[in-house]
Amino acid sequence: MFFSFDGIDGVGKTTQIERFCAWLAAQGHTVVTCRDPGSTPLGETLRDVLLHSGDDRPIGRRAEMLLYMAARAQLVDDVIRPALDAGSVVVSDRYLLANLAYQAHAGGLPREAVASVGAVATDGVAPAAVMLLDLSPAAAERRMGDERDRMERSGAEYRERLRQGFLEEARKAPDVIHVVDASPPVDEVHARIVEIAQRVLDHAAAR
Ligand SMILES: Nc1ncnc2c1ncn2[C@@H]1O[C@H](COP(=O)(O)OP(=O)(O)OP(=O)(O)O)[C@@H](O)[C@H]1O
Ligand SMILES: Cc1cn([C@H]2C[C@H](O)[C@@H](COP(=O)(O)O)O2)c(=O)[nH]c1=O
Repeated sequence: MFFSFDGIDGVGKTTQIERFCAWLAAQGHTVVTCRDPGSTPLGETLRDVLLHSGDDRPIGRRAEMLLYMAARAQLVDDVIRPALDAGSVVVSDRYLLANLAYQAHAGGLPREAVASVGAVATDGVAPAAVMLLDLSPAAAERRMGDERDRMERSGAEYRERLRQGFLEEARKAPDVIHVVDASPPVDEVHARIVEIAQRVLDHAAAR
């Protein structure tokens, strides 16, 4: 079983993933967590390039998209597929949906082209459920710290396109992408995520 969490920056993914993994472990599951980009030596190097490059190392949109994809390809081969093969539950902090929202919907690359590269990068490994945490960009920004990485410095218009892009993708795949209102207190958001996950796990067990 493979779950991923996504949403605009500052929405509360890290907080919810921690709570969710503790819940899964308490249910007796072996849990493997990872972050995209990251969780492999190559992925962490690319993460650093993507998030911390300055003006002296400009990254164009296509290159940006491909670097995220390369990190994900390595993540699938080294972490996600082996964990799924071993029977673990995998929980990823972001996955392919982020590429579609950030680099296509908000960044302006053709959505279908990004999806095609995504098919190569993921080699068909896809989450059974994506928890899309949804919050207004203004509220998410209030939750963000003062230090901003390269992606977090994108402007308000970009962030609004991003949110709308995520929601559009959710409308296209409502069985997989679950929109979770991230504005209530942490416990309430967690309870909603557990409710969705329980349904997904029960459905998988019944097959
Ligand atoms: N439901 C919530 N209500 C109020 N504050 C929250 C809630 N969820 C998380 N926070 C707070 O918002 C801040 C950002 O949360 P968190 O780091 O989990 O977000 P994130 O989406 O992982 O951010 P990023 O993608 O930038 O790493 C933290 O200070 C966290 O305590
Ligand atoms: C996977 C992926 C991520 N991004 C962006 C989203 C965030 O701004 C950063 C990752 O940081 P986080 O703290 O792990 O959320 O990268 C992206 O633009 N495209 C992607 O495919």
